Amino acid sequence: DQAPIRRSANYQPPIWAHDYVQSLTSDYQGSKYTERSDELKRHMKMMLEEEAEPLDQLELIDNLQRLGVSYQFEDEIKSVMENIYNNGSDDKWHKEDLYATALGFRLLRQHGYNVSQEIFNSFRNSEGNLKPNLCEDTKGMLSLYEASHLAVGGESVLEKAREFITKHLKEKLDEQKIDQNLAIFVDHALELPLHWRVPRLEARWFIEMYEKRPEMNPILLELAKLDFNVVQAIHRSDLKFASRWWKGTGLGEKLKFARDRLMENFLWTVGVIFEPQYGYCRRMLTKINALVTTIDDVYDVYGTLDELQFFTNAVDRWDINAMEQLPEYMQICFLALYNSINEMAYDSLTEQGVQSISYLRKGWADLCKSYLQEANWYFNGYTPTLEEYLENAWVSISAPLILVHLYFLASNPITTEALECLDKYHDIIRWSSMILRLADDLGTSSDEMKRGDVPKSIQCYMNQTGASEEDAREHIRFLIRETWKKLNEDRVADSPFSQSFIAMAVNLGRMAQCMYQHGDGHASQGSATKERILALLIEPIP
Ligand SMILES: CC1(C)[C@@H]2CC[C@@]1(C)[C@@H](OP(=O)([O-])OP(=O)([O-])[O-])C2
Ligand SMILES: [Mg+2]
Ligand SMILES: [Mg+2]
Ligand SMILES: [Mg+2]
Repeated sequence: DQAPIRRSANYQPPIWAHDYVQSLTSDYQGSKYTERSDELKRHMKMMLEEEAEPLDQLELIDNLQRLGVSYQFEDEIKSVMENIYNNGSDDKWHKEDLYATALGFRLLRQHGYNVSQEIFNSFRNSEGNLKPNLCEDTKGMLSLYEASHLAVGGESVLEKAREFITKHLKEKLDEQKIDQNLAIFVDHALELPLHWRVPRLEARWFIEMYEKRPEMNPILLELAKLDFNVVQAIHRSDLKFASRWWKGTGLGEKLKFARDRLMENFLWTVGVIFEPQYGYCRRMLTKINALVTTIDDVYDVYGTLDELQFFTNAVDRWDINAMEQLPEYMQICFLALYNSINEMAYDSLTEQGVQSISYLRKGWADLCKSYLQEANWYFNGYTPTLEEYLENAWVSISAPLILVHLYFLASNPITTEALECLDKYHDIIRWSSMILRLADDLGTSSDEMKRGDVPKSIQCYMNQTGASEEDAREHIRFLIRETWKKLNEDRVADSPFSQSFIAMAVNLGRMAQCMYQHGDGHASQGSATKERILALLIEPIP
């Protein structure tokens, strides 16, 4: 029988060579850095405690967060926010100043306090719109724009404000009616609102902005730079470990049709969890990303439908004997997966006394079944409705699998209640996955349609409604905004998951919107991702 016709995505070889990665320096390690950092932290803790004026406290907390060092002051920040929430009603910070009110609203919501959108009523006229005099208050408008992205479903005051301010600030920016320093922040916010940004990337950008501010605090600036560089050195050692593992598997050489993107697979993990103590988590998550990327290409690019059926069956059975019926390229893939996941399950069992393999293998089986569903649609030339597609695609984007792994990699203690919520894919997982899927389709579907792949959300919507591609894309961006409202609600609702796990789920969605902001940031090795890798992983802040 003739050789099957196989697609090709024509992925280019990696621009970050293994030897280059291994040559990266690991300075910024050692006691002299940690001693200086501890001294600066002590000073900042005193400042936080001495600060009495609520607005100054809020601005200091916002700066600590944007500079990427708030993780060092969690307890202090928590108690300040608690005081502000409890005394909020009689403090003037939210009476007459839109900037202060919106800052307080954003930080309180971010920290899980359900402050009402009603506190903006004093800034609205009888028709419910923003008072005209506020249109000159660019700083206040920007603050309300950022705050509006903490909205949950049905908060029309915030939704109307977001729409109005987006249009208004775009006009003022185009007419160059905004003072230069503020214009940079307006442009930054309109590109991606702060709530949607990856904390580590925001820190790299904001440190440079903060340095130029006349009122900047030199102690805080030095701490932010030093901490960024010390943590970056830790990320580099995680990267080197992951690169040695990837080279050891030989998957990049043996499966030429698939993406060989170890550096990008590592970059995802820094967006998801940058804190220094989560090195093991980043190393394991990079393995998972690399395996998912490879297996995704087995289904999307190379495998025939029969082969994919056999591979799905083998993963579902999680049985080494199932390999016999696989072609050699799939045997390599299956055994790399089987060995890596079983090793992680071994770590959980010996380190935490937890039996994770049944959850992990179910996650992989669910993922491969969702891949097979898409392959069936593709090979049968079927275009699903948008709903039908998304019901399967929030799983096939691999985020639920990633989050199941993250739960075991980064949660202590593991609770049976949480495990049940993992099994049923709690809404937090669903909304984070949906954002990743929608952002991915916006960034990758053009290339995917060119080489041949299942119709994605954009194509399904166009087929279902007759909409143009641009209107379909706008609809997908609308769905991302709506999904964030659900995520905002569920991230603060009661859940069996820890705050750090929820933060990782939210950061996974943020990392997707960043990765696909300018097209396919994962595979195409374009300038956006290259600059981010240099800024986050290679070049220390001077
Ligand atoms: C890590 C990932 C988000 C996951 C595996 C590689 C990705 C970058 C993406 O790749 P893609 O081919 O775009 O996924 P899909 O469209 O085939 O689901 C899906
Ligand atoms: Mg794919
Ligand atoms: Mg796929
Ligand atoms: Mg895609």
